[in-house]
Amino acid sequence: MEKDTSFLFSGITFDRKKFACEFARFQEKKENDNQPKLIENENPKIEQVTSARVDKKRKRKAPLSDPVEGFTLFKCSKTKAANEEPDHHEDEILQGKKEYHRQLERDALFRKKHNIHVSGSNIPSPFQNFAELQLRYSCRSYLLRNLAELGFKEPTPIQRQAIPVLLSGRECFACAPTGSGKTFAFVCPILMKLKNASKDGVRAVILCPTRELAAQTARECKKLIKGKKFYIKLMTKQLAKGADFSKLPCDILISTPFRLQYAIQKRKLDLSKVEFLVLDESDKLFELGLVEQVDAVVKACSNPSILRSLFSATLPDTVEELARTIMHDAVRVIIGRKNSASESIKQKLIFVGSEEGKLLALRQSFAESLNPPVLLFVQNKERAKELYNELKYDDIRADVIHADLSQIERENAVNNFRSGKTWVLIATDVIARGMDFKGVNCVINYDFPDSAAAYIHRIGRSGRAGRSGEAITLYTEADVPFLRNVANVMTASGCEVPAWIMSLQKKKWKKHRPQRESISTKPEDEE
Ligand SMILES: Nc1ncnc2c1ncn2[C@@H]1O[C@H](COP(=O)(O)OP(=O)(O)OP(=O)(O)O)[C@@H](O)[C@H]1O
Repeated sequence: MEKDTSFLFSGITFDRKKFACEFARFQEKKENDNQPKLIENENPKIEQVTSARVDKKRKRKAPLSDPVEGFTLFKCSKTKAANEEPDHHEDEILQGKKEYHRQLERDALFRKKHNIHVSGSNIPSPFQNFAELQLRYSCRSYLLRNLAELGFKEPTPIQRQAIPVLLSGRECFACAPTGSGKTFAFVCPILMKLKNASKDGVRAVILCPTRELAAQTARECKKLIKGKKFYIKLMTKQLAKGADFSKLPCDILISTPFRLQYAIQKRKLDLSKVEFLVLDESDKLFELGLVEQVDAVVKACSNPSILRSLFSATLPDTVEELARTIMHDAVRVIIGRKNSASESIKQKLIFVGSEEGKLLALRQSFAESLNPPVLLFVQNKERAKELYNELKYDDIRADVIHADLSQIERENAVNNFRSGKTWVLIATDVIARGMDFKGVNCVINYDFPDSAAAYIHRIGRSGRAGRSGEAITLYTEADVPFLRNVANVMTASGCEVPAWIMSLQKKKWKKHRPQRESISTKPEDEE
């Protein structure tokens, strides 16, 4: 993609003139502020203006008067009364300075405890529990009630940090392990900021790389708004082809880039009022083939005060660099080690010699212990069909999902697997990212994944939300040169790997997609 022709690469500037009145209002508020100190500013525009202003101030001379989110002493402190003693004022400054540093220390300790790594300026304090969301940010009771109903007792580390970042009007790029609650980390601030339903056009867009993930995200959003009116729409084929968006109330629109780009072009969907844009599985969205469509969406979301955020379990440096060019004063939040697998998954490598050996090993493993639900990943849709034909007559309730199936067939495959009707689901990478199947006990990489990122996402379908899981990766002679890349991910998440594998040369990994023999146990003349 050409740097200078793409909107994604263009710099974003803040329109100070446009928000001058909000800024003035904020200054007034600051002086008359009698609010409890923990309650945060609700308006992202105001927050942005103040942080821009504060940056300037800091350069001049007064570092300690910077408002630090989570610590609002200076933000709320009154201006000095004319008859006040100068000594008293100096005492106040000293006290404030001490408290400021104490708060920074508390934040640092808390982040260390939860493995939260941040970079950026004026980073908001992480929050400790959901009650604090109400205290600090006036979170509405419907949301807290729904969280309790969903069984969310404690925020996860990514939620503790990313939610305050977004609520304070800062852009964010976040990398946290699979199954660690990233969806709620971006949906919660959107719901809190939107406050109420509106018929004034689309206000938030969530982009997901696959239809299945978009549908799942829409379903999760709906669970979170139970008891509260909001218009949440999933961009379906019908909607993209036939809807009159000017008459369709929509607060949050969830879509794949392809369908959204189509609707923008053909249905003249207006995204100029969008206040929040989330790129979920952002590294996938930045891959060739999708990035052009994402670019069109980013361009259509032309509101200058839009907040963009990027979330994924894998965040390559190239994507980070690209993200920096489109984001404004973003905060970077990394949980644990960047690009690592969830530590609750027991990972194993099994050598099967050749392609023939895979089916034998699989059948043997199922005969010894089949602990459903099991997800089986293969390299492409042809192999998915072949493996399904092999396993469908075995007594293991297998099903298959790949891109050649109709939308309804894909939905049925997912639903049957979710409900337990299917025990073993054979899949291509189409469901490797983001899909949240509760309690997948084992992921089997029947075919070796084509990248370390694909490995992390595939095995991340198990071991979610703190549960334990298992991942088995079968490999043949053809995969040996690529073993080290997966082995590195395994050791980084605490799994043991034989020393000979760790001594292999690290391959500069493009996509490892070898030509594989077809999957069949039938003699050739029978086929
Ligand atoms: N605070 C919480 N407490 C308990 N469960 C939670 C919490 N937050 C999210 N969950 C649950 O954890 C599961 C995984 O969450 P989610 O799908 O958002 O993970 P993710 O980080 O987006 O994973 P992936 O990288 O695979 O997309 C979901 O079932 C979700 O309901």
